[in-house]
Amino acid sequence: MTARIIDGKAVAERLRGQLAARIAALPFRPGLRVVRVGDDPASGVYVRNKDRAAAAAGFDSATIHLPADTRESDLLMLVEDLNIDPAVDGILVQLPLPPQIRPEMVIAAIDPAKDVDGFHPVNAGRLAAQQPGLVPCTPKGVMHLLREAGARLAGARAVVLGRSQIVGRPMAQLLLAADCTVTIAHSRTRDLPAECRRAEILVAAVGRAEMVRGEWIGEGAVVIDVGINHNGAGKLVGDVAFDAAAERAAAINPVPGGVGPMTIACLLENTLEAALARRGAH
Ligand SMILES: Nc1nc(=O)c2c([nH]1)NC[C@@H]1CN(c3ccc(C(=O)N[C@@H](CCC(=O)O)C(=O)O)cc3)C=[N+]21
Repeated sequence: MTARIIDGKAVAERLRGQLAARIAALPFRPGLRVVRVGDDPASGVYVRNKDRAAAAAGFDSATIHLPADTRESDLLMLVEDLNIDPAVDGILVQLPLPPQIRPEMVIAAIDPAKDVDGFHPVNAGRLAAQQPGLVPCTPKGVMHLLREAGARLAGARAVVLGRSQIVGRPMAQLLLAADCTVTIAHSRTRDLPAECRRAEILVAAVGRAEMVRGEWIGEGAVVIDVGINHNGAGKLVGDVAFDAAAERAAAINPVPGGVGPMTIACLLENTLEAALARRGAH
C-alpha cells in the first residue's frame, strides 16, 4: 500500500477561507491577543504565522511582547486587563514561559470564555465532562484532518502516542467522543510497537524525531503525525519515519505541512467561536 498524503496546509487554508467569509458577514471583528514573554525561537515562528493568518482572515489581532525578565505578577495583571477588555475575545499566552513564571498560574488566570488555547482547567473539565467549551487547537486540528482523510472513526481502534495536557489527553477525549476505542500509549507503555501496530488510527504526539518506525504501522492505518522536531541534520521532521510509514499506511500527513498549519487555523476557529459565544450568538 502507498499512503494518501494528507495535506494539512491545504485543509488549513480552506478552513481559514471559511472563517474569513463568516467574519466578513459579522458587524464586528473578533479580537485576538497573543502574549509572548522573552524570545523562545520556536515561539517566534508560530507567532509570525499566526499574525499573518489572523490578519488575512479579518481578525483584530495583536501580539504583546514582554521582556524575558517580566515578573509573574505583572503578567497576571496584563491577563486581567485582557479579561475585562470588551474588544478582546481570545487570549493566548505563548508557552514555554521563562522560569520565574508558573504557567499553571497564568493559564488559571485567563477567563475560560477567552481561553482560545483550551488549556484552562475549566475547559479541560468541560471536554472530559462532554460539555461545550473551548477545545485545544492541536487535537481539534487533528480531528479535522481525520475527517478530511475520510477515516471511519466509530468503532475504530485509535492509539494516541503521548499523554501531554496539551495534545495527548484532549486528543483521547475527542477520539472517544467520536466513538473510537481509545488507547493512550506513552513512554512507560510495555510494548509500544505492538500497541501502535494494532491502531487503525494512530496519532503520534511524543516530540521525538522519527521515533515511530515503519514496522510500527499497521497495514491500512490512518496516521496523524503531530510532532515537529529538528533531526540531527537540523531538518524539520515528525514523530514518524515518514517514508517507511507511507509504505504501510492508508493515509499520513507530512511534517511540515501537516498539523502545524491546522493548529493555527483552529486557534482562529476558537477565537471566532469565543467571540460568538460571548455575544450570546452560540
Ligand atoms: N499557548 C500556546 N499555544 C500554542 O498553540 C503553542 C504555544 N503556546 N507554544 C508553541 C507551540 C508550537 N505551535 C506551533 C503551531 C504551528 C506551527 C506550524 O505552523 N508549523 C509549520 C512549520 C513551521 C516551520 O517551518 O518551522 C508546519 O508544521 O508546517 C508550529 C508550531 C503552537 N504552540
